[in-house]
Order: sequence, then structure tokens, then C-alpha cells
Amino acid sequence: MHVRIRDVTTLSDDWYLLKKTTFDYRRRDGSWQTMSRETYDRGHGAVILLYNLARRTVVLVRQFRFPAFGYGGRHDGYLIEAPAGLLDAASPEERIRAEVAEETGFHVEHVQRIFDAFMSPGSVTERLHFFVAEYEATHRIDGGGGVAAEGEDIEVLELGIDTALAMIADGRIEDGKTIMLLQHAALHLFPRR
Ligand SMILES: Nc1nc2c(ncn2[C@@H]2O[C@H](COP(=O)(O)OP(=O)(O)O[C@H]3O[C@H](CO)[C@@H](O)[C@H](O)[C@@H]3O)[C@@H](O)[C@H]2O)c(=O)[nH]1
Ligand SMILES: [Mg+2]
Repeated sequence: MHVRIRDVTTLSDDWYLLKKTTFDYRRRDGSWQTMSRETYDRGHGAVILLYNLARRTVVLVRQFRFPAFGYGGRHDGYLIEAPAGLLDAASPEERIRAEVAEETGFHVEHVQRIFDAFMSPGSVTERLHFFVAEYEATHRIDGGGGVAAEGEDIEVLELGIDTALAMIADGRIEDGKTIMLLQHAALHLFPRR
């Protein structure tokens, strides 16, 4: 084993959990080194891109993100993202279908898992499960918008894939998971023009 845990301290246990762990790590040359790292544990998550090949469109959401608002006072905090949510106890497939319905009003049956990724492995424990699903206009049962009582105030956007890709280049889309999904869609889902 290359890790021996020495001590774990809870620094904060409020909405999510922030811990500091002191451990011995066996370096590649075989010597042991003691270090400590803080980890922020907010569970794991899932994210999905809804796409329609005939219309060359995708469904994204726009919402206020307080941590982004802080950025040097230069950001209004509104981010355009693919619909996403935390897993709680559910399976990723189950959770993402419920989440996309809640946030966008689109009810999709078949979702395809494409890959998993650590989004910020220097400090955040979360692993994010990535999905895509084809959608039709008739799959929209209601307006979505998220759970107002939990502070969600979600605007639903249906954009052309080419417009969405241009929005990455000009900085209007700057959320990591969303950029990964749009680039996946451009590479593997939509036929090149
Ligand atoms: N009271 C309170 N509420 C919080 C706090 N932090 C988050 N919430 C609320 O917890 C809910 C979480 O909503 P989800 O839709 O389940 O999660 P998400 O925030 O969209 O997370 C998704 O995106 C993240 C950012 O990319 C991902 O990290 C995550 O895995 C997931 O995909 C939201 O209502 C949010 O306002 C907090 O500190 N206090
Ligand atoms: Mg969400």
C-alpha cells in the first residue's frame, strides 16, 4: 500500500464536509513522506446533454452560481451549464433522469453513459458521471425550472450546437462539464458539416 492514514480532522461539517487528513505517502523511490491534505466532500454527481440530431440542437440551463459570482467581483454569477445534480442515494441513471426533468421539463427514457471524471481532484472528492440522451420537442412535459424552495431559479435554453460551440470560444459558456459534453457532441454525435 502506498498510503497510511495517520489522522483525520473535520474542519467543517455543515451543508457538505471539509476534512483535513494527515497521511504517509510512499514516494516512487520507496521513501515515506508525511503530508496533509484538505478534501471537500459533497458526494458524487451526474450531468447530461440532451441533443436532437435533425434540428442540430442541445438543451442547456442558465442559473446563478454564488461561487462564480465571487470571482474578483467581475462576474454576475450566471452560468450556462448542462443540467446536473448530486446523486444522493440514487443510481446515476435514475438520478440524472429525475434531475433533467426537474430542471428542464424534458422527460427522457433512454440515457447513455459516456464517461466519468474527477472535476477538481486536488481538493474535491467528487466524481461526475456524464450522460447524453436524444430528445424530441414532445418530451417536454412542463417548464422545468428546478425547485424554487431550494433556491433554484433555472432558465431553459435550446441552442444550436454550432452556436453553443461558438459560445465556448467567446467565453459565454465557461463551465467545465458543459464544455466537455459539447465537445463530445461535436466529435461523436453530430455529423460534421
Ligand atoms: N442551503 C444550502 N443549499 C445549498 C448549498 N450548496 C448547494 N445547495 C443547494 O443544493 C442543491 C443542489 O442542486 P443539484 O441540482 O442537485 O446540484 P448542482 O448544484 O446542480 O450540482 C451539479 O453541478 C455541480 C457543479 O458543476 C457538480 O459539482 C455536481 O456534481 C452536479 O453535477 C441546490 O438547490 C443548491 O442551491 C449550501 O451550502 N447551502
Ligand atoms: Mg443542478
